[in-house]
Amino acid sequence: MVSRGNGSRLSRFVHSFKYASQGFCYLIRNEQNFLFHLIAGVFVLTAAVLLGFSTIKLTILLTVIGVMLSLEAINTGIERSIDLITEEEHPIAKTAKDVSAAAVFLFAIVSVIIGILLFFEPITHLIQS
Ligand SMILES: Nc1ncnc2c1ncn2[C@@H]1O[C@H](COP(=O)(O)OP(=O)(O)OP(=O)(O)O)[C@@H](O)[C@H]1O
Repeated sequence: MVSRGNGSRLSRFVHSFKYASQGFCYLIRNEQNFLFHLIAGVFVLTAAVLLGFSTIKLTILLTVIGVMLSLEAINTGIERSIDLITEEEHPIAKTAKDVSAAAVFLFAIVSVIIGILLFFEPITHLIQS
């Protein structure tokens, strides 16, 4: 069992930061989808900076990337929790995993639409110039 550190507020804050970092490392090492979205996010953000996006457009982009990665992380947490509860095939386990995956899928579609809206004009402008 891992010690959860029940000292001062500062020590609890440091511990929660440490556990969150461990979760982040787990996602990078074990979840291909998370790694893909992280790399895609860095790529898209770099492209946006190079295209001279305004602060408001960069803020929208950062929010979309942050929410996408957070949803991936929550989805993995739900999947692992269900695996802990049952290793058997169960219709409710299936529904829980499918619905959790649907949340990621829905936001992925929204992200692509927002991406098109943000990048369409600067890219057509770049092609025409
Ligand atoms: N215990 C279960 N009972 C019934 N169906 C399940 C169960 N576990 C998984 N499934 C079905 O298999 C699908 C894939 O589940 P799985 O746990 O392999 O997730 P995944 O999407 O492959 O993600 P990861 O690769 O991160 O594990 C689920 O969406 C669900 O439909």
